Amino acid sequence: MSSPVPNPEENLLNLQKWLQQLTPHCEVSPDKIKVQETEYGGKGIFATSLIKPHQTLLKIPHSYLLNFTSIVKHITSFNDTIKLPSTYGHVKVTTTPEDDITRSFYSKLKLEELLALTSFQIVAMYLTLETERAESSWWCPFIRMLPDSSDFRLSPLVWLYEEDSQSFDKLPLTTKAHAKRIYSNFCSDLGIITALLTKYECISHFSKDQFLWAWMCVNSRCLYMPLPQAHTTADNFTMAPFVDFINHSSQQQCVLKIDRTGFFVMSGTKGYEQQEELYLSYGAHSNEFLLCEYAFTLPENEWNDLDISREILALMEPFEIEWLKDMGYFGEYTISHDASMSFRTEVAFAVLQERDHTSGSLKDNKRLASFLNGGDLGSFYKNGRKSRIAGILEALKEIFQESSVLGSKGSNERQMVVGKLYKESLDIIEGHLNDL
Ligand SMILES: C[S@@+](CC[C@H](N)C(=O)[O-])C[C@H]1O[C@@H](n2cnc3c(N)ncnc32)[C@H](O)[C@@H]1O
Repeated sequence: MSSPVPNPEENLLNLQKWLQQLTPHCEVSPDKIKVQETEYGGKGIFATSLIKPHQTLLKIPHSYLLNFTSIVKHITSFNDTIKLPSTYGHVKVTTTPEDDITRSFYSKLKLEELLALTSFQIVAMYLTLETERAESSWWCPFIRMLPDSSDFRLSPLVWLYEEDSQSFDKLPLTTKAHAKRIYSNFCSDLGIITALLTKYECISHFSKDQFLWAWMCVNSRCLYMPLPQAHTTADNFTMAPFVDFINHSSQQQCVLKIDRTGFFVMSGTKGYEQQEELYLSYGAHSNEFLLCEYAFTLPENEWNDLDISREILALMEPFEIEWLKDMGYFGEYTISHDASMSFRTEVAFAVLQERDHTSGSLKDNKRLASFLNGGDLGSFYKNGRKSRIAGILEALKEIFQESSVLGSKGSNERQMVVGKLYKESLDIIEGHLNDL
């Protein structure tokens, strides 16, 4: 996988200069924030002085946001026959004079073809092609600050792509299932973009490795933003220069705001001390999720959970599964970090407990119906499920203990992260067993 050229300091200065090119320009407060290398690797944004709560720290106008709208505007600017509606008026386009095969591709694309793509497909395709154009691309200063492909080395999607089955096969089953889902989305996007480029004879300039890099950049740096071109809610996102330097924490966070003029970052309710790192919450995500989607894990994560759907469903009779499906409680049975379990999991155990009182049907079971409706049966079902949950957790503990040695001394980086996932699951299991 190739990726943008190094020289970090120069690239950062170029980005800052570029952000001032258009009017209205970006507003980055150097007296409040700066980009700096973090202790745990990669860049982050830090406070240069004391920051009070509710202060505007960054403003990025729409023309600097890379998303469905701005890309359609840029690509169609090479095709004189396309007239865009006024919904694109807030995005300014500056074109560079160089002629190349990519520009010729852009000039042939029909508006319907662009609008039929998903946000993910159009942004990953555009980023791939513009990276290839290097300095000919107006977006070059932004692209040069994107992460190197090696920053995604811990992503299980990359392990699949590289056919590193040695690492991939050792992952917990639920992590493998998550990574395979994302990989299948990636392959489907790759297929659609390859077909489009082949149709217009631009495929010689397209690298699959570069598309993977672009796809991972989009996946790990996109920010929610409603867009008029969206077919589904998944299309509502943008990439935002500078904002995308903010790392994740579920603790104290910045606040994002979007209006007609652009994308804003503000300090939250607490403000920041000088030299403190600013964070955003990417969501209430477990380490398994963060690894699959963002290629990193947190040292401590209160959102870690353990999915025991497979183990619970293996104990179910077909009529019980049918009932769970009918009631909307089929699957996603998790137990969490703080020794609690989700209500879905409680319902699944309650179904198993009712087995002795049913004759092949749960339709007329009043106690279960009352439990679903909020009836006070928590302690009744809690006592009744103890031996079943202990059986499941003891069996998992044995399997996980064997796999957690992967994270021991002398393991490579990928094995270390696999071992960490197993250790965290073991902690959850121990917490629950102690609580029984
Ligand atoms: C939106 S970017 C944040 C900026 C990024 N650190 C950089 O150098 O450009 C998201 C990526 O940053 C890294 N990251 C974010 N939060 C992190 C954290 N709390 N610990 C370690 N890495 C983190 C992950 O590689 C993730 O894919």
